[in-house]
Amino acid sequence: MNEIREVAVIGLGALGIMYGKHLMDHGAQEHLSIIVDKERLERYEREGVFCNDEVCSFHYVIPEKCKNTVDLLLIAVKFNGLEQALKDAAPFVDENTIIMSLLNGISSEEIIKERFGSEKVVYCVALGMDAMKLGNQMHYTNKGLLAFGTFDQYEKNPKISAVASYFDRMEIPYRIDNNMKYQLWSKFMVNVGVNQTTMVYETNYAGIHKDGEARQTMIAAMREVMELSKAEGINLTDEDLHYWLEVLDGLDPEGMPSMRQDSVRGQKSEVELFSGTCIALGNKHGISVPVNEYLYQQIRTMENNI
Ligand SMILES: NC(=O)C1=CN([C@@H]2O[C@H](COP(=O)(O)OP(=O)(O)OC[C@H]3O[C@@H](n4cnc5c(N)ncnc54)[C@H](OP(=O)(O)O)[C@@H]3O)[C@@H](O)[C@H]2O)C=CC1
Ligand SMILES: CC(C)(CO)C(=O)C(=O)O
Repeated sequence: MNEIREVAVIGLGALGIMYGKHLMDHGAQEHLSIIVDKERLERYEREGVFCNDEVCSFHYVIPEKCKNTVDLLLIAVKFNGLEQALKDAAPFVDENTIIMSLLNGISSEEIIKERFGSEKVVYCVALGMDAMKLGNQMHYTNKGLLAFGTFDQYEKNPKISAVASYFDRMEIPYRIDNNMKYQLWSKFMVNVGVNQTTMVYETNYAGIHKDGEARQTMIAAMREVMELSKAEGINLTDEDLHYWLEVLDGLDPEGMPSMRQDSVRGQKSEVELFSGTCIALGNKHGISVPVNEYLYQQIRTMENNI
């Protein structure tokens, strides 16, 4: 496995800016390309892109002008933008490219595998960051980490060590985890709960810290994921639920999950990734998910005019 040198990011939002700026500050320079379409290119150059009030000098590349493929592609778009992003990123992918999806949920990797081949995908979960983007300004205080690895602890995958060695060089916080199916589901459980509930109850973390309808709805939605996980052989338990409640209780009350940020910005949310997936899995396994059905309906209604 060759050393990773050429890297591209598609999706210059909260996570894309955070990792893009980090890589630039750690010497990636001309080896980092930000994939954009023409409209975004013009907008980003006109308005600038800022990370914690510092201007970012990214090297933008449009798909039509792609000259080289990359060793590592980081996908950091929202779920609604995934299909187009995969089309735009295609010229940058060759048979050796490693692809990591920073998207929440349990669906993006399967979609990417179908598009580019399963051997290219390294499973990844973005954990613990508090990145928030408004307009062209992104702020964060906690960088969190990327957990990545395989589904199977016995699988030997040289791509994992190539990514780890690149992240070491670039000082990107990470953890290798070879039970990634569990990691993806565990994070899915918290997102289904907190992302959807803060959106529907139009609140920040303060709204789910106090006991009341919003917090109870969040927990009930997470419990439905726990039931689905059993049918899928993952077996999330009360311990996982309480782990996440503790994490959530420690978050800045003024902060908000990415889905609530979408709603504040008047953008379509990732509802299909969360309750949309729960409803589909509920149908598949004959498990009822009334709280997720309620959240799905509420969110769809809120998004009617977008
Ligand atoms: N924010 C967070 O703290 C966390 C987010 N996540 C997950 O990570 C994923 C990304 O989230 P986040 O960074 O918040 O998302 P954002 O909405 O902040 O950013 C997504 C960016 O993708 C850009 N984009 C969309 N389509 C394309 C395309 N075809 N080409 C180039 N750029 C494109 C958009 O550009 P433009 O703005 O110009 O339209 C937007 O800036 C989501 O799945 C989220 O759930 C996971 C953990 C934490
Ligand atoms: C866990 C949480 C809520 C914050 O990082 C997240 O993943 C998000 O905002 O989408």
